[in-house]
Amino acid sequence: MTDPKQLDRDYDHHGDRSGARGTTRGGFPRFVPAKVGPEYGQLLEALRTVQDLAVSTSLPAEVAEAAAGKARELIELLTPHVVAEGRQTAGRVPRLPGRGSLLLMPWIIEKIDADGVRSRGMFRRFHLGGNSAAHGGTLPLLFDDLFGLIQHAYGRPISRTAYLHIDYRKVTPLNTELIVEGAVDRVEGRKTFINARLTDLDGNLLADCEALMVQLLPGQQ
Ligand SMILES: CCCCCCCC(=O)SCCNC(=O)CCNC(=O)[C@H](O)C(C)(C)COP(=O)(O)OP(=O)(O)OC[C@H]1O[C@@H](n2cnc3c(N)ncnc32)[C@H](O)[C@@H]1OP(=O)(O)O
Repeated sequence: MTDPKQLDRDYDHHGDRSGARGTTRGGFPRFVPAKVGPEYGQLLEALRTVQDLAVSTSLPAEVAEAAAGKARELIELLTPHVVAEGRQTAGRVPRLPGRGSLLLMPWIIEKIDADGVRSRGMFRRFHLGGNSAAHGGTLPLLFDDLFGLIQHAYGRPISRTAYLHIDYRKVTPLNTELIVEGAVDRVEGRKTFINARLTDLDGNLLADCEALMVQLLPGQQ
């Protein structure tokens, strides 16, 4: 990917904040791909399965108690390794589902260039809304993250989503391979308009989305 600083001369100044001690020079963290072995992907998949189970089980008290103990052990193991934003592994492994971030949908990027971005994956039990369908609130996350990638691959400077409009056309199923694909529609000054579609493998349209991303001014966070 292009160095974001080449696309945006104010890159180092979008995090500047005025505080009691004056202005803090921040800037967006620069995301460099993280080098990890297969064990990180295995950990992530295990954690995703735990998430699926956490929302799909009815536990007897002794199982809940044992699980809480194991969860506390895991917290103890991981806590000493917390790092600053931009240095964590999550979100910096493009080949992994959700780029290695549990927050993001466990989807894999298939294509990313100035013409657009396509990604493929499934909503899982963790994403259940009701009656076997994905929760409506999970779709904006899928689209919004895609839009961040689209505008970056298109060569736009650091921007944030000003609005995101989704039309839910058909119920989005769980555990079914789906495709999301989008591209820049047009650029007007600081404004980038982006469109995307979520379809199943037969091409049935499940949802489409239009968003406006606005280029940040120096000092805007
Ligand atoms: C690594 C980089 C981050 C990746 C981001 C990933 C995507 C994200 O999820 S970002 C998180 C969610 N978004 C946010 O938190 C954004 C919060 N909002 C903001 O910060 C501001 O409202 C921001 C920056 C979008 C725009 O504010 P500001 O710079 O004051 O814009 P402003 O000057 O009013 O408007 C600029 C233009 O955009 C238009 N505009 C702004 N907001 C909207 C809106 N909601 N609807 C329609 N038009 C809008 C204005 O009308 C104006 O148009 P024109 O130039 O034609 O007159």
